[in-house]
Amino acid sequence: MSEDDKTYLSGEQAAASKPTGPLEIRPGTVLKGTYRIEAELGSGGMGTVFRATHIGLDKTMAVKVLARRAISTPDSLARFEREAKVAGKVSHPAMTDVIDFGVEQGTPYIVMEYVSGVELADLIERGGPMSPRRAVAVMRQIVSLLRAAHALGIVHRDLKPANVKVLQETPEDSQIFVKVLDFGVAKVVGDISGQLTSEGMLVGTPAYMAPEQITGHPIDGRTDLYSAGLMFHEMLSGVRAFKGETIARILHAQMNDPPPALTVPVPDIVRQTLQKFCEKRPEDRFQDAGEADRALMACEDVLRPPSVNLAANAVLPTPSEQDTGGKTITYQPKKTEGAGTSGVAEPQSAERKPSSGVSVSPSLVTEGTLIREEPAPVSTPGPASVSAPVATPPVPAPVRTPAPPPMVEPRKASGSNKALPLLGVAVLLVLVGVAGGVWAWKSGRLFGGAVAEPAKDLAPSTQTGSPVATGPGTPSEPVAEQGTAPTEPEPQNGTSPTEPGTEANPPVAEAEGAQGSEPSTEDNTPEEGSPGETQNPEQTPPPEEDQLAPGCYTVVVAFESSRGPTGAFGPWEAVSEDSRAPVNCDAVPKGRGTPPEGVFDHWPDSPSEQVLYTYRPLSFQPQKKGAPNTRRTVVRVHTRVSGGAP
Ligand SMILES: Nc1ncnc2c1ncn2[C@@H]1O[C@H](COP(=O)(O)OP(=O)(O)OP(=O)(O)O)[C@@H](O)[C@H]1O
Repeated sequence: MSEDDKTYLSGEQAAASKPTGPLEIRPGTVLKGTYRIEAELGSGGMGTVFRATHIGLDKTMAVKVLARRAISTPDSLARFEREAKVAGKVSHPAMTDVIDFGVEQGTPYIVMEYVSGVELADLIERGGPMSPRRAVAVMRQIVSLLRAAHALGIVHRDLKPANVKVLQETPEDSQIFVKVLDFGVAKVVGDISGQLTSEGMLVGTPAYMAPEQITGHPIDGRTDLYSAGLMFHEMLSGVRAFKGETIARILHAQMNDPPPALTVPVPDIVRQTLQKFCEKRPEDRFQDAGEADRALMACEDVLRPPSVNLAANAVLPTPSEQDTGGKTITYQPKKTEGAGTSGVAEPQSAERKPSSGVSVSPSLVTEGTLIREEPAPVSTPGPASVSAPVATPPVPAPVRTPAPPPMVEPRKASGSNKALPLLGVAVLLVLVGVAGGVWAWKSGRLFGGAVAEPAKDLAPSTQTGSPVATGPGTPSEPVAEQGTAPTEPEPQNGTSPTEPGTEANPPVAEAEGAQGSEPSTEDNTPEEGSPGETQNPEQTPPPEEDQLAPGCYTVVVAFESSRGPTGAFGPWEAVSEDSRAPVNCDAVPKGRGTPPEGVFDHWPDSPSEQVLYTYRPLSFQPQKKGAPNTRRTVVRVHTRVSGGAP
């Protein structure tokens, strides 16, 4: 890491050169009688990090010993302690846990979870640009953590690729897991109200500092979103957005220049999302991590392989949009109050993606809940052919596997061909004697068995569609293979083009036409055990118990909805939650249009837990003039827990 990558501390205190305080920390030093320092991992602008062993637990940890310049007054020491405690409360799979805090002979230190892996900075340096899908997967984890931390009032203030460790990655684009380092550390050396401390100290890393951070204006969560945006840029482009020979040049560019245009091809929505992260004025950026996460989810939907593409966060398209297939998800420009010439729009609408070449069932679009590129499996008759719940990345949710298609014909034919000569022989044998006749009868039964066999082979494994995956974005694929159902336009009166129970008509979570009638989850539940139903998400066998240990996991929601009325939903609310899975409903964001496909942090009782939410639109604006506007549709939301270890 070059020097200008280091956290920068300006002011008189920065002149202090010794990285640590009076206590000389070196391998062999034991802190608090508990932590034995093993080896230096590296040092940065704010101190030195050591690998250490918790003697009692015989567990490897990391100890960051703060530089004297970072903690220079009794007041800043107290603040350091306070912030370290708050940081210790952030529980998130992407958080590097803060375990302890101490001051030994005037030298403050923080004990953290030891994170092995490779720094994102190194990964980019070595591997160049990351695929948009992979970059979005990383961003989603970071932004999800920011959401949790900002909710506790903690701003990182020094987000950069060197502070993100990639724990594990696989060739699968979305199988990448990260942890963010230094949460709660950067903040403690600064003043709560801003970057300029009472000692006139500026904290941050120039290449990733937001303009308001540079100018000493108040900072908040949007400051972190700016830095995250520059990381996003770096992941996509392979190079740092703001470079310069001097810190002054970098800071000047941060204040005045937009990040260089991406030279790698990315979908428009990714470009627009990136731009929104990197707006110079905080009021032009995403206003909070939740909003940023929703935009990233929309990116993820576009980037998902065609087989599982969906736009779970799509805001209900207007009727005219419903008729125009084959467009990329776009943002509608929306000016923030007081915003100048942002030019960056909010994620307002989603249209169908052309590249997949798979059309979207308008009926699904009109529900404003789940836009899938795969219609319900046509081979599954009856009400149970309701749309499979498709996982919202980064973790797959249950995917209902379609019923085995009647594909045994070819083998049957082949079996018959074989049977003909054998039958001839059998006839001969019958002529020869009773014993031959008996043998021929047995052979006939054998042929029957041979025909039956392929059906077993071809039956899709509902087990392998197990919704629990090990992390972001491992969508279960099987759904896509089946979808060839006609995508007939939704009639304007909101009725289904085909009758319930027919192939192309998924079972209706219907939209009681009854005015004001209260929808219930039951109403929308396909009949269990109905013919053709291959896998109800609630019947999905639990994953192997050893796949996940109890703890904090990310809960990813996949919507399952059925045909509803055509029109626009007003605000919706979460009206119930599964009693088995107590999740704070307040945590569920409220909004208009499509219910959130959000990722909720959740502490499941068991790895195999499933959570069920029910969403109810509070109002409904029918397309057809004069139609009752009290029609409601229930959307069922299935979640599966997944994610990293606690
Ligand atoms: N919790 C941790 N587990 C494992 N390694 C860590 C941990 N925290 C920091 N490190 C490693 O220790 C080294 C020093 O980290 P530190 O944060 O002090 O410096 P930096 O990130 O290089 O610079 P700066 O903090 O000034 O930006 C880095 O290589 C970092 O990856």
